[in-house]
Amino acid sequence: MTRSESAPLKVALLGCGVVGSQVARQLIEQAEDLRARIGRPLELVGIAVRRLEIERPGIDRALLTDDAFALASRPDVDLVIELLGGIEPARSLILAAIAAGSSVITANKALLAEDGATIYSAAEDAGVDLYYEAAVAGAIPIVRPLRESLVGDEVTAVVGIVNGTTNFILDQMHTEGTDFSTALVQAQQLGLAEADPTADVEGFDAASKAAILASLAFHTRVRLSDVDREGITGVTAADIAAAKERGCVIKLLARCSLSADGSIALGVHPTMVAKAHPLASIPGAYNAIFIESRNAGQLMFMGPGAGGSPTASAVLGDLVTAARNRVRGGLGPGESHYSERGITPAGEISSRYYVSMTVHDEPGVLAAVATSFAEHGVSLQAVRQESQGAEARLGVTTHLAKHHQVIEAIAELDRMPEVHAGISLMRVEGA
Ligand SMILES: NC(=O)c1ccc[n+]([C@@H]2O[C@H](COP(=O)([O-])OP(=O)(O)OC[C@H]3O[C@@H](n4cnc5c(N)ncnc54)[C@H](O)[C@@H]3O)[C@@H](O)[C@H]2O)c1
Ligand SMILES: N[C@@H](CCO)C(=O)O
Ligand code: NA
Repeated sequence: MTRSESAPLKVALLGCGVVGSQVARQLIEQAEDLRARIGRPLELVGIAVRRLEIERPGIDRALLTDDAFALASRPDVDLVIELLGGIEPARSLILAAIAAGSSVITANKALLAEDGATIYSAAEDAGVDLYYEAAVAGAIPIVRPLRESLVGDEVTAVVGIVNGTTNFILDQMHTEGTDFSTALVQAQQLGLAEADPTADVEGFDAASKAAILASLAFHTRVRLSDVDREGITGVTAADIAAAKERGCVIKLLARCSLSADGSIALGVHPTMVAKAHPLASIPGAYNAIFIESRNAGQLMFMGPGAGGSPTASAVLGDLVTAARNRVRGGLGPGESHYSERGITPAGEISSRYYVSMTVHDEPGVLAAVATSFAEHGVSLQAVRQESQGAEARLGVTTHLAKHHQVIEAIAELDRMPEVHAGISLMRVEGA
């Protein structure tokens, strides 16, 4: 064996938070197996941190540096793992690493959904790898299946629960009656939430993941700003109760599919999911993703979508893959965006809806409500009414309708004297 065949591949780690610290530990603990699987040892040569003084059990202090740029730019490094999160300085550090000839592994969905094209093309020009399995649904293999395993098929839809924090919160609200804020603190304590939990609860994190999934599934550049997004901060105890009454649970669903005109319909919304639907039973911080494709049919992926150790598993998988490419020669897949599909305008996206409102309980009201939907081309699938004295709570489930049609019908209902305030709207899946 020549020296170059046995010399270690050098690894630099940027960030030592929830995920980075687990990656560092697993790199050290699994060193022998990783060496056998790659064919050469990995040597962790540095970890960029913000504060050097913090105690980090199991991590050699000598590896720590607060100069992330110097570490990322080292020409002797082979593989750089970016686990800082956020747009800057993560983007500049990744570009510096690529310019220095390193392959990059990242979990940074925010950056990829904002400016993946810049990073992809820099990697392409430099002839290095870019891997990001941990950026979508943590430990679940979903990026590689879309990028490689299903690349010979024609994906038509990707629907899933892709944010662990919000699934945990909604699950606690449903099963324990926990209020939103208490459940959020619990999610933060479990290391599930992003540094700023707004990204989770307002749906930005799920929308970034939806953009990445849609880019891969439909071979088109899709960005966060293309995704019609709504978080879970508006989900009330009354919504949870209404869902239960209808035999549903509320989940934050990311939906990417092809519209009839070939454009991509993309949305992240709290959705009433029928209990019989497989996505309804996904508990806690778990994620699950359904894929529909022309030849394979339906596939489902389920597993831990967040947390230090599970996410580190996906990072290490990418690290081994990129390291193998270095050892054996060759590169993983680059960006595929030849399809250049358009994005369906939010108002044109079709869904089924549950609309509830309080009305006067008197003759003709139900007919007037039904007429308003009909006039806007919205067909009703089911109507429930519960009398509450002189008023009634009316719950209407629609057939597939375009968003703008439902919004226009609701605007008209809002103007009707028979309908009191309190019209609420939620998308429906499978019920
Ligand atoms: N936590 C999860 O469950 C999870 C799951 C999947 C993906 N991710 C992604 O992994 C990445 C890391 O997430 P995390 O949960 O570990 O976040 P974290 O906040 O726990 O860790 C990030 C670390 O980076 C450090 N940092 C920030 N800027 C720095 C700089 N300029 N120089 C040196 N250090 C700096 C911070 O001090 C922090 O310790 C993010 O992109 C996140 O979206 C996280
Ligand atoms: N904050 C994210 C981490 C995984 O990307 C979540 O809750 O799913
Ligand atoms: Na993943």
